[in-house]
Amino acid sequence: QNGNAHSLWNIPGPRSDSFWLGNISQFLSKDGGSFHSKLLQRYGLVVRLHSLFSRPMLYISDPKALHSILMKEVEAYKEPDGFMAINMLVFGPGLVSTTGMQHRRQRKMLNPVFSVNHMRYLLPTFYSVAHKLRGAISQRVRDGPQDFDILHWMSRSALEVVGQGGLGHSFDSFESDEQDPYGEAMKALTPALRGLIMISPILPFLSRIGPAWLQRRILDAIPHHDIRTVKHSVGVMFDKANEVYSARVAALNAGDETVMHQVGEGKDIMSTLIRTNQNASGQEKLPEDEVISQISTLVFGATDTSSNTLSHILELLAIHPDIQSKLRDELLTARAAEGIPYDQLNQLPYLDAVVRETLRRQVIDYDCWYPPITLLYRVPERDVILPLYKPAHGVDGTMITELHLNKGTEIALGIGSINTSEELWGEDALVWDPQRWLSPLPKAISEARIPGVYANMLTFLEGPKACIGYKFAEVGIKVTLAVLLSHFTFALTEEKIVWNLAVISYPTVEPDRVNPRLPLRVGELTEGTA
Ligand code: HEM
Repeated sequence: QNGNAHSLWNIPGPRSDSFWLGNISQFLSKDGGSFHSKLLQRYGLVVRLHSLFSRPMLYISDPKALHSILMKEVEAYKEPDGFMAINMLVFGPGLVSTTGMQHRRQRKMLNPVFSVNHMRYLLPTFYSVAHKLRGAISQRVRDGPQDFDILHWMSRSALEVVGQGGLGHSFDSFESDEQDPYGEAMKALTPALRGLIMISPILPFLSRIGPAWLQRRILDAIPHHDIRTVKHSVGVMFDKANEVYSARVAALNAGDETVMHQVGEGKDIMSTLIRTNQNASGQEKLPEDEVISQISTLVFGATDTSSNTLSHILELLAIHPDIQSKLRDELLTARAAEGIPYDQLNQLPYLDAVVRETLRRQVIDYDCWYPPITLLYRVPERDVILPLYKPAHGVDGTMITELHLNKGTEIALGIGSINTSEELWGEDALVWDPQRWLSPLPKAISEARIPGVYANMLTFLEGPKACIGYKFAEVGIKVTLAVLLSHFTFALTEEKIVWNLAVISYPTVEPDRVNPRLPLRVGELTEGTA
């Protein structure tokens, strides 16, 4: 046995489910949340899984090891080739598809437009979209509480927020009952990417075969519904990205007067990026295709993540009416729906606690958890030594303090596990309890130095590839909650909601496990219901 096989096989983990698929179908299953949860409870922060052909794979939630992978030794690891090939195919050469110098250059150009200062600047845009949404819902519940698919409205509003704030483009006036075709294409992408992941190992080879038309022909020949859906969505996204880019460039070239009459008045992320890029010199300047690719990248990054999280918060508030009233009281007292300043909104303690707690752990029953993005991987590009914070018990009885991994070992990042580990968060780690954020967190959290750009959790990842839009997400979620809870009440319906593990976790209603939906009973807030 070589060093890698020895050290990984010495880590405890579940038996392989099948020689060909290892544990992969359990790990990626729509119900995989309970499998992930059991891994944490049974084996702790370091687990050995079986990948395809029963190769050993590491599932890691140890804070020191994750810090090493995402920060300290980040240059030694890459994202899997298949994953990057999918990103390139779907989004073009934007942030999620590039690495190294090219990625650093893009990040440098984009970081300032995601700063707190820029979020302050965008705050009125967030409020204006939330009030449009409020108007649309008000109209529909005028005659009494109604059951409707809250996810549908959250995804329309998330798209409109990133449209106006990110692209200077309005997608939706919230008048019709239907979402526009672009929003539909985006929403169809997440469940369909599951199919593409299954063929992701062949994609890097495909991208080396001949010209683009030949690659498309080969993809066309694969008779898979998900692949056709992805192709359709990519076509719609590509056309829209080019349209938005041309409109922004034309407005900027026409001068300030024209820009002031555009959606977002030129404050949006794309207009700022295009302006900065036009003024950039030499090596700093991004080629046009890299600028255009940020459009689909941003929209995809911003929509399902935020809308699924918001829907989930509303669902949890419907399950816990006492928490809903307490949060509403805070929002009404602060007049938060009326457009309060950024710092005041951000410092509302209970609002912050509810948002943090849901981003830490999205839970429906005590057996499953689904952070918005759970399935991310890394592969060492050379042999590496991975230090552990908590020594693991080897199968042979020895204590393991560091792992020796060979180049090419598959590593799954335990985002949900580190966010819900009882060793770190305490005995009630699995409980959704916003109250925990109102007193100091357990000492184990600060001692372990959990990597993560947000609130000691890995939900938005850490390091050069961490979520660039986490403040955008936070403000968007808080403004929407401030406006909606100040005007409406939310309750459960009789339908059974089930969350599905996927690239971005999504809710469905039993027995359908395909079409994302989250029904809630929404009523207008009156004195009696407040
Ligand atoms: C609750 C909401 C959100 C969650 C949980 C979330 C989570 C994440 C995670 C885990 C990553 C790393 C993905 C990877 O390594 O492949 C990521 C990357 C990214 N996110 Fe978010 N995100 C959210 C909202 C947003 C928003 C609102 C935007 C934009 C306005 C955004 C834009 C991006 C972009 C562009 C990247 C790629 C960054 C890079 O590779 O440099 N995200 N996000």
